[in-house]
Amino acid sequence: MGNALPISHSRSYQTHLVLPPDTNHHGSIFGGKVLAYIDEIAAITAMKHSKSEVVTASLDSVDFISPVDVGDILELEAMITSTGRTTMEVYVRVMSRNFRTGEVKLTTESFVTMVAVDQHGKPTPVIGVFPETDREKRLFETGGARQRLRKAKRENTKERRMLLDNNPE
Ligand SMILES: CC(=O)SCCNC(=O)CCNC(=O)[C@H](O)C(C)(C)COP(=O)(O)OP(=O)(O)OC[C@H]1O[C@@H](n2cnc3c(N)ncnc32)[C@H](O)[C@@H]1OP(=O)(O)O
Repeated sequence: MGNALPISHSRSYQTHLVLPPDTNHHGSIFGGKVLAYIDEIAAITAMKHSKSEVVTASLDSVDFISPVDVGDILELEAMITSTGRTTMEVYVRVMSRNFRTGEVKLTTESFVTMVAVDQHGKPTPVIGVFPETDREKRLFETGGARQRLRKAKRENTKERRMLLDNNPE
């Protein structure tokens, strides 16, 4: 659809201070809170790129690599790394920063699939993206393989659902 936009056009950043209500009894952030931030920044990035409403279709598996403690600073970065007809794959990276020591750690990263929708909630075509930096190029070039994996997983899920629906207990 039309001319592509550079990935940098919609790249987004968010910074959050981790407060006590965001944390569990160990004093580290709830995984669900991090997921909510990921979903929000992915949606903002996709809206900026597509200039339309978007919905979340899926999140690839998320591993929480290191805990984030109360008082830490959470830094998120998001960019569109590839597009389909109506989908945008958004790469989100979450880092945590200890402001006292200056230590910065990778917390998690995820690929979120956002779908552009029209006023009736129907998927609508999106413009493509093109990479400029080496990092963007690596993410862009590997987008097709991730798309294929997602498709295979969806087929597998469909088959499992049919199997379960046809064999009720
Ligand atoms: C339930 C919730 O509240 S979750 C949070 C908010 N999210 C939502 O509300 C979304 C709910 N889901 C939906 O509205 C629909 O399932 C949609 C819009 C995501 C997809 O609608 P469908 O009728 O399946 O549309 P369609 O089959 O045309 O697929 C549209 C695109 O989404 C892609 N897609 C559909 N499901 C998924 C999925 N689970 N993961 C990744 N991509 C998907 C398709 O491959 C297609 O991509 P393309 O256009 O780039 O080739």
